[in-house]
Amino acid sequence: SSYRLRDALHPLWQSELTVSGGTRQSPINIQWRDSVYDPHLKPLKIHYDPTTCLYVWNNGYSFQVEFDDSADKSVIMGGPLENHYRLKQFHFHWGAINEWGSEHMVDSKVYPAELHLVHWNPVTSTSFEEAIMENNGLVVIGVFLKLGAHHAGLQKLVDALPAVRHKDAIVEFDVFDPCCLMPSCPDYWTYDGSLTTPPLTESVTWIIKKTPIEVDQNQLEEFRMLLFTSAGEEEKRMVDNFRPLQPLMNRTVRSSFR
Ligand SMILES: NS(=O)(=O)c1ccc(NC(=O)NCCCCO)cc1
Ligand SMILES: [Zn+2]
Repeated sequence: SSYRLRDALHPLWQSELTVSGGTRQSPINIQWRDSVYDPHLKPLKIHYDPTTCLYVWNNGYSFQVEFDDSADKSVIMGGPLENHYRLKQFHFHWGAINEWGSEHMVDSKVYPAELHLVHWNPVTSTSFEEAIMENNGLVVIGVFLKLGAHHAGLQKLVDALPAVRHKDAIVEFDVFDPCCLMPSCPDYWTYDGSLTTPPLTESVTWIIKKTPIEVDQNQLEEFRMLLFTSAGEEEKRMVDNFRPLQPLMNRTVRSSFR
């Protein structure tokens, strides 16, 4: 379908093995007026243990903060979920300039960046790697970033970025509470989708927060100083690491709010 051609031509995914005939690919443009309020959606419950934070690393697509997921210490439940899910990692997508960068859009509005908190289902899978291949094996919470006030909680992470400038660089990051990156507003949209980078598997229940968090210009510019490339290679700035929009096809986006 059209997304395979579009992705195939896109620099970040030109070599991707597309999920052939995908019917629930991500990201999508969330049309607010087409979303359906679902009164059965519960409030999302988030319990993150800051001491489960392990390290920050540059994986060549984004920078990623990894968590100890060997027990039910940092978990989410409620919302559209039937059971609890363990936090495995969080990462971001952003643009070269503030005019674009997020993966999802709301009524075609694009944000300068988007945070993804990636969780897996320990009830139906024995590992994250297995959950990636399971239907509804994963839950990713998406939070939009908009240009505004300095974000003190994010700054601790931004200060570590120079140490992971190159692909495969890693730095210890022993205590961090991702709750500080969550907007206080409980409202969200939810829909069934996929990973937005290879293997693009259709295993994700997406929960997209309605309200963005604010970060300042310097913090966004620090993201843009990261590199896709390893030490010693010709430098390529890590920017525009977002996937193009994918067709909604036969899906409904539900909202937790009227
Ligand atoms: N952008 S996204 O949809 O949130 C996303 C999250 C995880 C992944 N893939 C991932 O974590 N793969 C890890 C491969 C197994 C090694 O642990 C790809 C995209
Ligand atoms: Zn992501």
